[in-house]
Amino acid sequence: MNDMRVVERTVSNDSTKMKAEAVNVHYGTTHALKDVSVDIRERTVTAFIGPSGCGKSTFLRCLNRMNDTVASARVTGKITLDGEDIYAREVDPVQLRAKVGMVFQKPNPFPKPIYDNVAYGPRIHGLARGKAELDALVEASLRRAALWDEVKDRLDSPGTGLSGGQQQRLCIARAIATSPEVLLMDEPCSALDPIATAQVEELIDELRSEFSVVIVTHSMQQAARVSQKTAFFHLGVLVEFGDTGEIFTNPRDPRTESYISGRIG
Ligand SMILES: Nc1ncnc2c1ncn2[C@@H]1O[C@H](COP(=O)(O)OP(=O)(O)OP(=O)(O)O)[C@@H](O)[C@H]1O
Repeated sequence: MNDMRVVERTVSNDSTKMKAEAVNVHYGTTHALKDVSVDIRERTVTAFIGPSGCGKSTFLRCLNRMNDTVASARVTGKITLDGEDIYAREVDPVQLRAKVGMVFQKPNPFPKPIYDNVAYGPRIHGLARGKAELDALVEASLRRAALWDEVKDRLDSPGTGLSGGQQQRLCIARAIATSPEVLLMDEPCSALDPIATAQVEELIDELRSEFSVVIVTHSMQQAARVSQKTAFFHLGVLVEFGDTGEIFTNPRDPRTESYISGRIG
């Protein structure tokens, strides 16, 4: 039984979910991201690490076209999701973001009841027929975000009244309620205390059985704990990409070695 699971996991991890080829981003005259090519695999946690300003968040935002909302940003190159070009003219960015969800650094629940925070996406995308189906979807999403037991008796209370860690798990529930295929997380624990961080990290590991997760983190310990693949960025360049264990124990590039040993950053 266990052997079969291992085989199944290996196969799924080998398939590419998103592929970026020669991606460049300019903000006005600033060349923030230079020729980045990388494969994001199915059911794998990929960590983006690197010193401040190296382009991690910029690249993360390319993966669900969040940079479309930045007037000065110009993105070139190609990014595909299951082989489909996400920048193709016919792709609706709102639909794309339902498939490639995002969780931000600072928990940002809507100033609405907990229930409505989670029901928001399914409502706008018409994912539930009727109240009973929506109730079930809200419950399932809160359960998957490991928050249901803490909020089930106060679904009508505002999401903004929860603790920071609970708010972040609510934002994760909101993101997974539209059944995304990829979940992007931009330093999701940086505003959380160690206990809440541990809960979110545990959750990330569970989400990996269903989604590809891409996480930007400043914490190398966190990257080592939660990810299977790591990409190291420096000055807008993807310096090294590989198995997390290899990157941390046997980096090929001296810049990666300097960063993980604390000499740059
Ligand atoms: N909206 C923007 N307008 C102009 N320049 C920007 C914008 N966003 C990012 N940049 C610039 O692009 C470069 C990459 O920034 P980005 O935020 O992607 O780096 P990062 O690695 O995520 O940094 P941090 O770890 O500090 O969040 C930086 O030089 C930054 O100043």
